[in-house]
Amino acid sequence: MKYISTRGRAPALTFEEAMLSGLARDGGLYVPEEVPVMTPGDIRALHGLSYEEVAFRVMRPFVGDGFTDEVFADLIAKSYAGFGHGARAPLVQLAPGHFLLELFHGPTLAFKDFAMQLIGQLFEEALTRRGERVTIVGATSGDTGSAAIEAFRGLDAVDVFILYPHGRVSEVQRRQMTTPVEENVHAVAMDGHFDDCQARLKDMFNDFDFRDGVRLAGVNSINWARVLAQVVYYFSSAASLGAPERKVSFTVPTGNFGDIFAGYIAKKMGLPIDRLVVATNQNDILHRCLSTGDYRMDEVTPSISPSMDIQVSSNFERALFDAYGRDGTPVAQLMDELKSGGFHVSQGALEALREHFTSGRASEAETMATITSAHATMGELLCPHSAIGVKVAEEQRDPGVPMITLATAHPAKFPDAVEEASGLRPPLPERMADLFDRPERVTRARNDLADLKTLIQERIPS
Ligand SMILES: Cc1ncc(COP(=O)(O)O)c(C=O)c1O
Ligand SMILES: N[C@@H](CCOP(=O)(O)O)C(=O)O
Repeated sequence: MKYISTRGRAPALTFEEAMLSGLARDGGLYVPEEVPVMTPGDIRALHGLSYEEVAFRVMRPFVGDGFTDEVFADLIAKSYAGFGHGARAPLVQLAPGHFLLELFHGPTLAFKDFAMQLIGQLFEEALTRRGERVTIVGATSGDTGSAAIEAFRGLDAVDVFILYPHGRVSEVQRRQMTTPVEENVHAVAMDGHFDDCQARLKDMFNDFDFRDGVRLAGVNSINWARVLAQVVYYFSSAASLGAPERKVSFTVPTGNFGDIFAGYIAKKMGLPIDRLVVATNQNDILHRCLSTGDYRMDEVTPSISPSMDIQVSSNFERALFDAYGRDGTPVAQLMDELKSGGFHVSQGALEALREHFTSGRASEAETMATITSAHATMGELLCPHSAIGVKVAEEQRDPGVPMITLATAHPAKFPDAVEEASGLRPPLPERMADLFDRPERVTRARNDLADLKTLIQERIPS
């Protein structure tokens, strides 16, 4: 299995090479050259298996020879052993035909743990075997950062730098990033918003002297391995509702388009998915684009769902690559146009996208109202991101097809909004009950590439 760049001008890599590289050297994102298919029989055979067994069967064909079956199964087992729920990703019924997939039982209470815990294991195994060390730099609007820190803290072969937008993450998210004591962890509070953090990260990847000098690696969803690990819960949840005999739809609270793109890959692999619904907050560039074809940047407006306050939605590039017939040339052209504010998707490509994706948005008031009503009528305490999903799903679901909404974070990560809407302040789980008593360690930085590069170079072993 080889991986190719969405811009068509970087060498094809193996799974392990693509995982350790992050962004392709032409600025594109790696995607599999071909997506392996699971037959209806393969999907039926998932019924009754543990999450770990489903994960092995779904991901194995993508991974190649770098990891033996035995090692890969062992790494999967270690990745999910620390989750706070036996099912790992339990499915809860909200209403007839509407289900919530709870993806927040991992160590940092967000869906990112599903991929990040596995990536931590895969990196450690690969780097130890190769005798290499890397510098991971991540950009976060709150959840990726804490999940990456949790997965890589204390590892000898890795330094992990997380750039987050100063003042724009929740206090729980910030403390999850600033309280770990391990010396290989570096939380950096940057001026600007998430898109600035992500842009500086991409600048670092495109500066080959720096990239090669520090042996830069990335664990945002620009890294294919992140997307792959997120494909698994689409299969586990759909199989538990009767796939392949029964179709299902998914609604996904969306920002960087990584999670919903994983659903699209599941569909390409043969999972009978009817619709993939992109649910956005007021920063609704994806909803506007899928409605009109125009991907046009706007000011980022801070919201009560800060993890989705995003305008440059990285993984949309992967969807565009398929929509343009897997031709890197138009994709590279659109990404160039984006630097000056936006681009227009051709009619053919828009139709190709709409074959799989629909979209909706929730305002701040609608999000709050959904938290209130889900708690009052269904007994489910939702985080604001998950509430956006539930609201859009309720508007768009077709009574004949079960809808699964992804609950992407635990309500305790966003206690202020949840308390205001429901009257209940969700407590943190016991193991992090002292989070607010732990000392914080953080570096403030300007939104300046040279400053950030210097900071990183000074901190890593020479
Ligand atoms: C809680 C939460 N929900 C939803 C999203 C959006 O997911 P994606 O960026 O994969 O679209 C994020 C951030 O990625 C998040 O942290
Ligand atoms: N919402 C994310 C933004 C980064 O997304 P990623 O999936 O590309 O890592 C976050 O919480 O940081």
